[in-house]
Amino acid sequence: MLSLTIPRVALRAVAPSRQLAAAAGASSVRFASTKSLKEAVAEVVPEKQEQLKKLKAEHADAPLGEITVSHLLGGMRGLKVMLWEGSVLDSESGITFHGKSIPDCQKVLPNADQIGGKGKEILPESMLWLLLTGKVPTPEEVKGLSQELAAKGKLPDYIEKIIDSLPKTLHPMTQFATAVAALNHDSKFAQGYSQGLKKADYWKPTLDDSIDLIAKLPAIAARIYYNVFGLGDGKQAIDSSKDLIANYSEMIGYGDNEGMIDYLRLYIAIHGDHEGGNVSAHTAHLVGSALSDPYLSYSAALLGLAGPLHGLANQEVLGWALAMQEAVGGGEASEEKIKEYLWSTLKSGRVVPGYGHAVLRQPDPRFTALSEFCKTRPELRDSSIVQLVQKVSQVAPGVLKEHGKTKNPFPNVDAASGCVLYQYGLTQFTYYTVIFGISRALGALPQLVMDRALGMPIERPKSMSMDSLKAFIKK
Ligand SMILES: CC(=O)SCCNC(=O)CCNC(=O)[C@H](O)C(C)(C)COP(=O)(O)OP(=O)(O)OC[C@H]1O[C@@H](n2cnc3c(N)ncnc32)[C@H](O)[C@@H]1OP(=O)(O)O
Ligand SMILES: O=C([O-])CC(=O)C(=O)O
Repeated sequence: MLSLTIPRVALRAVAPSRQLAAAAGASSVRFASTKSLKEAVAEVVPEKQEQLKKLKAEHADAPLGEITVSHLLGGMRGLKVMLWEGSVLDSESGITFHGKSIPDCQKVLPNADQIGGKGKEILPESMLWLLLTGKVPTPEEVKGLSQELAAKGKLPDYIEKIIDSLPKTLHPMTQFATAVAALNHDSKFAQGYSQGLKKADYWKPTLDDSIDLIAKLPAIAARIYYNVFGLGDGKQAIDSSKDLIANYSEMIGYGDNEGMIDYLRLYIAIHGDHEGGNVSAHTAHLVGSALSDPYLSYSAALLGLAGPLHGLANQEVLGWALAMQEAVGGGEASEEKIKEYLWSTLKSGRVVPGYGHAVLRQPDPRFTALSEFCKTRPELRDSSIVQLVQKVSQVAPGVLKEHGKTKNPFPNVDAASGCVLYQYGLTQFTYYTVIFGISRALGALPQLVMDRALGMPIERPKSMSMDSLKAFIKK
């Protein structure tokens, strides 16, 4: 059990008994956290195991659809072939995290104001708790988790040396994946496995490794930022009174920028999970199914995230939007000029980055949430690049519909995420996907814990050659 000190200002949203304690006169109040994350997960695991047992016993043979040759040739779109507990993506309404939409999460998940910091957006710690347990944490539980992450956030010397030895010209995502993989040097899961750990206990060191990795991602990302761009102070110091992203912001030189800190919290919370089939999450699950430890599994996920059709699209969008700004002007650009620019991209055979989606058929609610954030801050409302990105989001769907190829002509999350970073002065857009990479761990690693708790098998679908397909169809 953790013991916390939370300033009085943070007590608005906590339980009445705690408000009473504050009213009793102390300028700060100490109370025990109701639960640690590990305790909360331990409560959920038997419930999930029971649910799986029932599912197998009652519905093992229920059909989930038909598989056709177009599924095999079309990237398996729409096939229901993975178990994923944290979130479900609906093609019309978008993502829900354990049944909660982004606006629901913004209402119920604790923010920095509620744990003694400053900020109104969802804390990534709160999202992590929800994704791992399916429960909304109390502010005290989030504060306890924040402190646990701060305590585990410092990098070992050997990781710092590995990062420092990489060429500055190596893409930040390659550096990120390298450092994350190398942390498996200290994996509790790998060590436990080699010492004969029982299968029923696999999830426990998987959870330990996952928390340790999530705690260290900001410092790895900040060290890469410092080495490649010379920004931040290069120390990656951690203040245990601050939340994960307040510390990360400090490390990359934004410690006194309230707008940027809260934007990063929202960004990292809502990019955390997008059900299981996307390239990064699926990769973590697949690699993890071979019982590779969380560091190796997540390193592989980062390499998938680094592809331009997936996470790297946020880097692509910004480069593309800046070139458009130069050609047609910023927020004042006419609709006609924007249309012409979109057509020139399409006619050159390129995709419009930030548009389209493998599942979504409506604007991405994450795009909407980030756009709403922009409306709340004058520095973003008045930004030429933010205004241009918003204008493009109104014009592009019509052009893409007329072009007639993409099944979804609407903006996805990557359309909006980079322009805000740019406006806040983080102009090094080859770094943008690294920030996405801090986030995706919040969803991919909880599923790995669940995979181990549920004893999920090694993933091994059947592949077919064209000849064997032909023979199979003939039969
Ligand atoms: C966090 C994320 O990962 S969100 C996605 C980020 N990626 C991007 O923004 C990159 C741009 N978008 C795309 O390339 C695609 O829309 C993807 C990769 C996201 C989804 O791909 P798919 O599911 O195959 O899309 P869809 O079924 O609509 O594709 C049909 C055709 O439309 C094209 N198309 C899809 N999106 C676009 C686009 N934004 N611009 C131009 N053409 C497009 C496809 O390239 C494909 O063309 P083809 O038949 O010549 O191969
Ligand atoms: O769901 C997908 O395929 C891509 C995506 O938006 C994500 O992973 O966040």
